[in-house]
Amino acid sequence: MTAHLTETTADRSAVDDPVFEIADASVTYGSFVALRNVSFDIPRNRVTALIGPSGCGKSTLLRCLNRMNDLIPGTTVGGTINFNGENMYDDDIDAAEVRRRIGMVFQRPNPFQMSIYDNVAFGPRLNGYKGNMDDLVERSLQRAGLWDEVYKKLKDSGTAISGGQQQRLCIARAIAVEPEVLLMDEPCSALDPIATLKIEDLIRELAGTLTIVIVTHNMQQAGRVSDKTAFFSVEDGDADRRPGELVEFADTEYIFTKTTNKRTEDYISGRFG
Ligand SMILES: Nc1ncnc2c1ncn2[C@@H]1O[C@H](COP(=O)(O)OP(=O)(O)OP(=O)(O)O)[C@@H](O)[C@H]1O
Repeated sequence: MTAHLTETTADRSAVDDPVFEIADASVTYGSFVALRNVSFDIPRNRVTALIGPSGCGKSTLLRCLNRMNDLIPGTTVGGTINFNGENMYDDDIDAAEVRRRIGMVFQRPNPFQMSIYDNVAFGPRLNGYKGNMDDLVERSLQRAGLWDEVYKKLKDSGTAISGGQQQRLCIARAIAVEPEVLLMDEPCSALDPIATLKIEDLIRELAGTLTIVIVTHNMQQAGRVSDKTAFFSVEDGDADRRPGELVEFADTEYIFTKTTNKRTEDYISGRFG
């Protein structure tokens, strides 16, 4: 029997070297179940895209991965989320330390009201970095593809550059503390197409040394940048208080060109969402 005939959904979603193992994760905000029974693994040093219609819980899941939901009162996270094989919600895990190892970049660029240099040096200083700060700032800006554009004005404000540059500065700030994972919540939604392509190139360059999980509404973007894709939707039911669920997780190429799941197909082809 040939391999493709024996292939199962489990094979397609298998991940060799997971950095996160998500098992039966559910999230409630007060009494509202936002996400129910989500299980899949996120591969190390690859790009994983979270896609799906508005309100299906993509950002909610992303915030579970660095325990940001802890900061939202009334939020409960159930199930298990292992980070490097350890349950990151265990009592003895320090959430602040988790957030240091797992950086985040938001929808709107949010540089601090300080110089470009200080934006990048901020995290390392906070962590008591003992190495050469100038080198670290330069290296981080180089990795974020911004050095050539800002090296002559490192003392200028981080808010006095274009939106796309600000977003790359936020990426430089996030990677300056050498996180293992970078979570990105629609990082290009406030940017023009050229700035968007620069961030996409950067995502591809960073993958390989960093695990990236990106929430995006842009199907082409998910197709261009990610290795794996998780498609979420809302369960059938009444109105808009329905729990989000994982519909399918597989290689991005499979999701976009070969899926036989009708819900995934309808969403990808624009028939829904
Ligand atoms: N802090 C909160 N308190 C209460 N409900 C929330 C909170 N954050 C999100 N929700 C609800 O949880 C559900 C999932 O929201 P979430 O933002 O995770 O979805 P999403 O798929 O990222 O949506 P979008 O694509 O529009 O950003 C939605 O119904 C939303 O209204």
